[in-house]
Amino acid sequence: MASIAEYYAGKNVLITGATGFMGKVLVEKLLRSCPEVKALYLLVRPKAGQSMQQRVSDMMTCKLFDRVREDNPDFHQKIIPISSELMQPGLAISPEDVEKLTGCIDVVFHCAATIRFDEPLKHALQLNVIATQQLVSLAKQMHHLEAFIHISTAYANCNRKHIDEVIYPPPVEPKKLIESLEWMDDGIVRDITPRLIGDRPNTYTYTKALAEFVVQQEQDKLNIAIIRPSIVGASWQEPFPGWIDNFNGPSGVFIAAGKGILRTMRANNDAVADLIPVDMVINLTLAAGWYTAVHRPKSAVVYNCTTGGINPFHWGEIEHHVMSSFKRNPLEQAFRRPNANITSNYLINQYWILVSHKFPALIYDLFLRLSGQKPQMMRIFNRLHKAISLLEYFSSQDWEWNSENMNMLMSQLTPEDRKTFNFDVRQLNWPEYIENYCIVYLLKRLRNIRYTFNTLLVVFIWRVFIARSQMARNIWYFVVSLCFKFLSYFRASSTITN
Ligand SMILES: CCCCC/C=C\C/C=C\CCCCCCCC(=O)SCCNC(=O)CCNC(=O)[C@H](O)C(C)(C)COP(=O)(O)OP(=O)(O)OC[C@H]1O[C@@H](n2cnc3c(N)ncnc32)[C@H](O)[C@@H]1OP(=O)(O)O
Ligand SMILES: NC(=O)C1=CN([C@@H]2O[C@H](COP(=O)(O)OP(=O)(O)OC[C@H]3O[C@@H](n4cnc5c(N)ncnc54)[C@H](OP(=O)(O)O)[C@@H]3O)[C@@H](O)[C@H]2O)C=CC1
Repeated sequence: MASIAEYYAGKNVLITGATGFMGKVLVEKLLRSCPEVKALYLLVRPKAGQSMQQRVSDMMTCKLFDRVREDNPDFHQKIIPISSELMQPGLAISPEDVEKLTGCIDVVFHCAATIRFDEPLKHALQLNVIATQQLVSLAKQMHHLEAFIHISTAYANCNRKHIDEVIYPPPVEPKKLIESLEWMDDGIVRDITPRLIGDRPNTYTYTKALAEFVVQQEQDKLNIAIIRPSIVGASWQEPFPGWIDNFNGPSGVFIAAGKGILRTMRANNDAVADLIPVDMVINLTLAAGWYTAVHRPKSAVVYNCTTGGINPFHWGEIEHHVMSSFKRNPLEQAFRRPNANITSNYLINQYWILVSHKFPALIYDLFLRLSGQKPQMMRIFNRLHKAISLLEYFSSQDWEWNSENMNMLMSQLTPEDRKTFNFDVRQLNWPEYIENYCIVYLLKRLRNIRYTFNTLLVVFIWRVFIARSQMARNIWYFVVSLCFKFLSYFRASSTITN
């Protein structure tokens, strides 16, 4: 049987959400570990005044792609951006592109979604459900399609305590919901959203559950796998430890705690923090693509991609390791000394919010006002409280996921593939992982931004100064010639001693 890299050799792969956090890691890993892949077709939309080509070119210059660039400087030739706005009918793909895609695609990875917890229902439905439906329709027209891999979330069924690797009946028939929301204005939809989502915490988990059902309905016609990662965090090992590019989920919380802004949060010390590194999720996703295409299971296979059942780590331990990392390696320009604590008690949390968040913010803003500056701390805290109130649902309880399919998939890999596409979560050393998460990336990125900015500022000021002042020019030439003389002397003396 072909290894994973052998399988992807010569294949054309379609990816949605390639500009997102997980999509980028997927593109990078495919290019690096399956170098014979024929082409990656990325469905991308223009955004923020940038064309889709520009966005993809920018993405490929980022540090994440350093290792691929080293191995194959021409890797960009394998990347084919296709203009697509997933919120539009037909995904806004041109007829020529549809023809191209239906004629050549072998594997589809559907990563695109809105992951915001506060997304209005209509928007979340349009992107997470209707766009998925449209992509499935496109996939059904593909002549050589071997596997359709849909990225869902382990929390799609977070209204259950025990979650098996099955697709549960949807909270509502997606078609009926789509039809009814069509005629309702946004105000009415907003009013009925809490009733519709019922015991789920947000429109994100609700629409992701509906999307799974939509995908499952096509399981007779397509070879489908559904990947359900839990809380996706920074990379564990690849392409280097600690890579992350956003403040979603716990990352924003970690940085706010490191900056001394966040001092309290409602979370259960003893609840499992089901974090999973992004590189492990992507390794499993690529392995699932291979398995689906090679074995063609009769019905959709669901992979709960979680850590809690195999290598559990708890929110209390996360708090301990995050704080100890930041105490040993403090972030620059912190608001206060980092000292965050989690508690499951609502009243205690409210007390600390008042004493440790609101009161210092008030004092700081008063100081800013008195010194003629714009107050900002209260605004920052209000945003933080909004973000945290949306996350607390996930940090205050735990779930039990069955992950037999993840183990089954691992057992199907060759020893070599098990190393190259490692998703064995037993190997995770949590303290080491958290250290890299907090320090290696977050700290380095902040420092790099500051150093780059400061260096550019100094160079800029100096250039302006030199251009305008004869004295500055004289000083500059004097310093340069002194350095030159020193270097010549140093070289001469080292030649003599050798
Ligand atoms: C030290 C003690 C640590 C103990 C740890 C305890 C608990 C951990 C906490 C959380 C774990 C739960 C995570 C559950 C994840 C479930 C897994 C999933 O299935 S999927 C994906 C998860 N999706 C998300 O995480 C999206 C969540 N974000 C949002 O919905 C929105 O960003 C928002 C929070 C509603 C804010 O929206 P708003 O329009 O107000 O603004 P922006 O999005 O533009 O962001 C504004 C500002 O806030 C920063 N931000 C964003 N997210 C967070 C966050 N999680 N924590 C803190 N700050 C956050 C964002 O970067 C912006 O900052 P800036 O203005 O400086 O750019
Ligand atoms: N991050 C996490 O913790 C977890 C994520 N997941 C799932 O993983 C998948 C990827 O998540 P993640 O990478 O974190 O999400 P991101 O928000 O980082 O990326 C979302 C991607 O979807 C694209 N997209 C959004 N709207 C549109 C649109 N209208 N048209 C075209 N493309 C669009 C974005 O493109 P653009 O750059 O143009 O906005 C981006 O590439 C999602 O399905 C999510 O549900 C599951 C569990 C946890």
